Amino acid sequence: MAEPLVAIRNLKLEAGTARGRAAILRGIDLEIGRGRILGLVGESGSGKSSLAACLIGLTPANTSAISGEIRFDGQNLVGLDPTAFAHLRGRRIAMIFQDPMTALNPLFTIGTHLVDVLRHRDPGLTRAAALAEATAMLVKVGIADPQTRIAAYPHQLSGGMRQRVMIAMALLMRPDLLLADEPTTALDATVEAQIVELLAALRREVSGSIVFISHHLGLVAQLCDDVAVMYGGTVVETGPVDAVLTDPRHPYTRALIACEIDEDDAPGGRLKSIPGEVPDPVTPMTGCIFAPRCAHALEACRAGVPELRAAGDGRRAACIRFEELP
Ligand SMILES: Nc1ncnc2c1ncn2[C@@H]1O[C@H](COP(=O)(O)OP(=O)(O)OP(=O)(O)O)[C@@H](O)[C@H]1O
Repeated sequence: MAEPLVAIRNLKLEAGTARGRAAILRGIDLEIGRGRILGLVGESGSGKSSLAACLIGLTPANTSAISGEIRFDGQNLVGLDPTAFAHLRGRRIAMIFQDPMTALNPLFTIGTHLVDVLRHRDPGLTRAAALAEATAMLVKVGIADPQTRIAAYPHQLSGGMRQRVMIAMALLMRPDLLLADEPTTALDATVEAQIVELLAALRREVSGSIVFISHHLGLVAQLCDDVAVMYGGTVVETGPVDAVLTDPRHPYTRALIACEIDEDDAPGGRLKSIPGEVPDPVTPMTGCIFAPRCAHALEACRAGVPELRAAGDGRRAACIRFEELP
């Protein structure tokens, strides 16, 4: 297999909190293939955004202890000095956030945002050439009347349109790695579907890899090639999206899929949730982190932390019992 764009090995991230040291990422092992879209799924608090923060070098100030390895095209990002990371950011690694307003400056027009990105990428570009490229990109992301929109300020656009602008900015950067952290969560269902369709249609515009973070397994199935299921700061199952979502091996993946099927059956109804609590990052992990909520857990599951093991069809699952499960 070709060398992955990103290879993450035993990545750990800790934070100092009032209740003691919190283990936010507890030893992540994961690969992001070149030109592939990886979906990151898991309940709230499983560590998806923290993993993205490590990939783009924007971990919060209290999360000092980071260890392990993130090989990005051969270069280890763990311990990389902030100037070198800033150079990668916006050139080779870009991010689309959940709320575009946090990333757009209310004082600048859409045109200024897009031209800034282009000049960052290509300092020799004239303003006229940059504006022409920016306008063409607005058309590609489905913004009607781009000449007017380019002169507009962020608050003059709808939420869906602002997210399209964010996607345009990310595409203009031509990053090798694009991180999209729940880019559709703040939008209503119709606009969400349109944005996911847009991302799927724009695949060929992105030669690099994409990490798509979502709570919604249906969207991941629609858009992604691969998926990594996160739980309590670990990856419990990963592999090609079809294999993992149609025949999951890890009991947590199965529980997550069962919840989503229930949600689809009862729109607007009460959501089924997995019984038990999400693990507390301050509590040390002994054994499998899902064992306290797992219907299949045995004493052996609590004795040691299970590693990700090959589970057929390109999947890997961190469960000592997956072969025995029905
Ligand atoms: N800077 C921090 N200090 C202390 N705890 C943190 C910090 N950042 C994250 N956490 C904790 O780490 C865990 C993982 O958080 P993270 O935001 O990465 O999860 P997530 O899967 O992205 O959740 P969501 O889907 O809600 O965005 C949570 O328990 C969170 O409270």
